[in-house]
Amino acid sequence: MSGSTAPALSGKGLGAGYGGREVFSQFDFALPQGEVLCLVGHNGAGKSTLLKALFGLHPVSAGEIRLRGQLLKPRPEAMAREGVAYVPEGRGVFPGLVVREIFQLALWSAKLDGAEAEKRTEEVLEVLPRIREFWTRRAGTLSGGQQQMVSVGRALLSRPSILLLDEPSIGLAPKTFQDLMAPIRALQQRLGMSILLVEQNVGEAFAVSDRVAVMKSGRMIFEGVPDDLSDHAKLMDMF
Ligand SMILES: Nc1ncnc2c1ncn2[C@@H]1O[C@H](COP(=O)(O)OP(=O)(O)OP(=O)(O)O)[C@@H](O)[C@H]1O
Repeated sequence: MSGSTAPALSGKGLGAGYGGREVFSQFDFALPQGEVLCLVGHNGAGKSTLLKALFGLHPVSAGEIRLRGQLLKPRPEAMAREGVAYVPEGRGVFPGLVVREIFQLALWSAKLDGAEAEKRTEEVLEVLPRIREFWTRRAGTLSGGQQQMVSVGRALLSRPSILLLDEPSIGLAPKTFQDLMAPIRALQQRLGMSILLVEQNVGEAFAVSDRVAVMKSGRMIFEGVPDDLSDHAKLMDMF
């Protein structure tokens, strides 16, 4: 598959696991170009493993992964160069660094400096302006929501075309999660970014998603649009 109809990121016949125990096998998956796909599923369904496998942080034992239709063996540095950013579960920011330094470090590792680095920083601060309020604070002293904002902001510095977000709502009040996701959704719609959003917090997550997929015990048991699952009981049955 190639050209504009190809999914942003896809996998076919994927297998992955830990120490000989399979988490999923023969797993097919596609993140459509320019959409937000929310992947939900019970604890241990394999969502984080899938995200790590797609970014090259966890090996696949079988199957193929394609980026914009091109077959590849994902590796984190190569994926980052190709415009894919991954925000892991948990806050993942260095607690001893001030927010400004966290951004500087990310810019440095992306080999961005001078005027370009300043431009990128300004762009992100326009999307997530609240980061300015704690720009000179140590990350370890920030609230969970503030740290999550820094973590996502850092990922946006590379102007990713594909964003992999692993449970950004963890530890956040619904309103804080909405405050984080609303500007990301606006940016995604403006730039045509493709986002794979792994979430348990279905209410708020569905509100910012174009599509929904439900994963259960390593299998995709449902794919559709959020309205298909507006009936909460139906979703709970699937879980
Ligand atoms: N590092 C690891 N070593 C061994 N087993 C692991 C490891 N990480 C995950 N697992 C196991 O793999 C399975 C899938 O885990 P994964 O984290 O992908 O699920 P998940 O759907 O993201 O769950 P959650 O919603 O709780 O984050 C689980 O049974 C988990 O215990």
